[in-house]
Amino acid sequence: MEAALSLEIKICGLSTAETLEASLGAGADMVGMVFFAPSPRHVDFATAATLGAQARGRAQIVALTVDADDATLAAILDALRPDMFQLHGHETPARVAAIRARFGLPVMKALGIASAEDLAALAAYEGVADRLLLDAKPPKGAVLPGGNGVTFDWNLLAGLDLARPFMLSGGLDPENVASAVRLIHPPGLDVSSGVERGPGIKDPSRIEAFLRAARAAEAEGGARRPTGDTPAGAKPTPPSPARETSPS
Ligand SMILES: O=C(O)c1ccccc1N[C@@H]1O[C@H](COP(=O)(O)O)[C@@H](O)[C@H]1O
Repeated sequence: MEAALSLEIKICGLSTAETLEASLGAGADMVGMVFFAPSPRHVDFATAATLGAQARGRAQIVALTVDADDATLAAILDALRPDMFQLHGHETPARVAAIRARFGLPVMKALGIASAEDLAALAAYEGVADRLLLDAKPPKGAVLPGGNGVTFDWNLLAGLDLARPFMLSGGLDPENVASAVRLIHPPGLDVSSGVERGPGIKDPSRIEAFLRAARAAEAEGGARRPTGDTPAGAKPTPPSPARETSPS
């Protein structure tokens, strides 16, 4: 019997019905909508409501925010009705815990990785976030804290043992994703600009190519899902207490 495939793949920054449909049709597990005005992927509330209705029940819907206040999060919740918040700013562990408690949704905290020292920051978030998203740090002077299409040294993650599931992101694309899966065996992947034909313009053929390449690498034995994962659409489970990570 074939082993069940479990690599979770998120296509982020979707802003049109056509590219959302391409992602859902190609088997994305999560679809992300960006609520950050400086981003070329930013969606207004009306568009978010329409896209949310299209995706509901077919994939987990993720609302990406950057240092958003409670009023903004409440408005996003109303419009999109997401399954999860992705916090991609400078949210502290206390702020992550407060958002999770107030809104009753799982939260995924994005953290920039550039060196082994950055892995030390993960411990503080393991106890409060349902998932971690390990992204490249933005280049100097970048307007966006993510979605810049830059990778980091994946070797830094070798041997990483986290209490919560993580998604690998930053500069992934259809050409390099198989290498990432084979090297890191991540439980999840997140991609945005690598499946675009221009800033903010998703390309259905690149979305499909990304999912195909990632799934093929997974089928070769390149991905795993740790225990403690939050199943699709599930209520958030209390994250386990923070514990030390071993970066080596
Ligand atoms: O995509 C954006 O516009 C964005 C804006 C603000 C914060 C994060 C954003 N995207 C996230 O960044 C990473 C990496 O993106 P890329 O694949 O390197 O383009 C990804 O997690 C997106 O969700």
